[in-house]
Amino acid sequence: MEERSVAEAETEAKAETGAGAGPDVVAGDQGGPVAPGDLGDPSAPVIATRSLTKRYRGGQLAVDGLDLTVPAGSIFGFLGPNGSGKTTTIRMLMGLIEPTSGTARVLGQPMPRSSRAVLPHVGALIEGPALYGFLSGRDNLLRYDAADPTADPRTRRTRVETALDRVGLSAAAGKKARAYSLGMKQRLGLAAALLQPRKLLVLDEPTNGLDPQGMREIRTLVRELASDGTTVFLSSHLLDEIEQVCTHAAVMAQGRLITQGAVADLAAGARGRLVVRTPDTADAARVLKEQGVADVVVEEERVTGEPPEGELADLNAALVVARVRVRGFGVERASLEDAFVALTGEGFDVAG
Ligand SMILES: Nc1ncnc2c1ncn2[C@@H]1O[C@H](COP(=O)(O)OP(=O)(O)OP(=O)(O)O)[C@@H](O)[C@H]1O
Repeated sequence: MEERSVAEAETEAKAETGAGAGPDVVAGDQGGPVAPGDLGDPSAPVIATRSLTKRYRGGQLAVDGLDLTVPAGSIFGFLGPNGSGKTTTIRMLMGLIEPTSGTARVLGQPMPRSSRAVLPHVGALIEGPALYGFLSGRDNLLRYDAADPTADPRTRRTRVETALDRVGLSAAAGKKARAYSLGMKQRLGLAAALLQPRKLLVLDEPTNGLDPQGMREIRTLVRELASDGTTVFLSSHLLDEIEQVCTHAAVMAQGRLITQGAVADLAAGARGRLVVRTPDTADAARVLKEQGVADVVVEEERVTGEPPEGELADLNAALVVARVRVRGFGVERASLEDAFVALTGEGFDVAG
């Protein structure tokens, strides 16, 4: 992580978490004041966009007619290959850039118009945390908290220690941030986002660049953060990660929404794979093809294909009649990856 100037980091930090975003009460939709603790119905979607569209000046259509609904209390995975429009969407949701057309509501309020009322309730970690490498982890948080005019200085130390504890950095809090691993820097960024109670956490590729251990730690942390009811919206280009941690997901490709919903439903929408475990793979593949099974693939000691419409037992009987030694036979649950392939006709094969 490069070190940035104090002024630069402060500007970014404010943009990232809403710290220092000014008074909490602003004119709402109907022109009346909106109290910060009462941003809409608690069961209403935390994020809702309608036909949200961004065309950059160069003409690039980065987000195209997006209708996104993020339920309260969900861990929502915003999934898509690099360049599919995830960061652009997040920047519009956070009021950092204006949409070309369409609307975005966060915590029931229109963005970017209500940024000042909404952002204090949103903790965000976008494109890596802005940290001062020459300060310790603890001092980074103290400074960060001090930049928030709504934060009571008398309770600052307690807030910082609680945040450090929540992300598991208490023991390393005295070390300079420049000596932190990437995973520790991400956790410190999360701690900064957690100094105040938040209704929504927005994390842009929180595990990007981390090793498997670091990724596991962040995933565990995300689950913990969500367990008290905080909605977590996280972007990722890793299907696997979304399946492991998210309750809901939206899939983007080339600026467009392909699908969204509960992860279990998305995967259930795709048909599973027929799997035959056998040492006689060539014979098994031949029999499956004869029986009309499509997309037969031979792997080591197993043959897979599309599940047939008809009776599975008949297929098993045909294998037995052909003297194929069957060790295992069944339909494996579809994954989100299967769903993605079924929806787009392409593999989810992305760079990075
Ligand atoms: N400031 C900009 N000006 C012009 N085009 C841009 C700008 N920012 C992004 N784009 C383009 O918009 C498209 C969507 O980019 P975006 O960064 O939102 O995608 P992403 O899904 O977040 O990908 P990544 O994970 O690589 O950041 C890409 O084609 C990108 O090149």
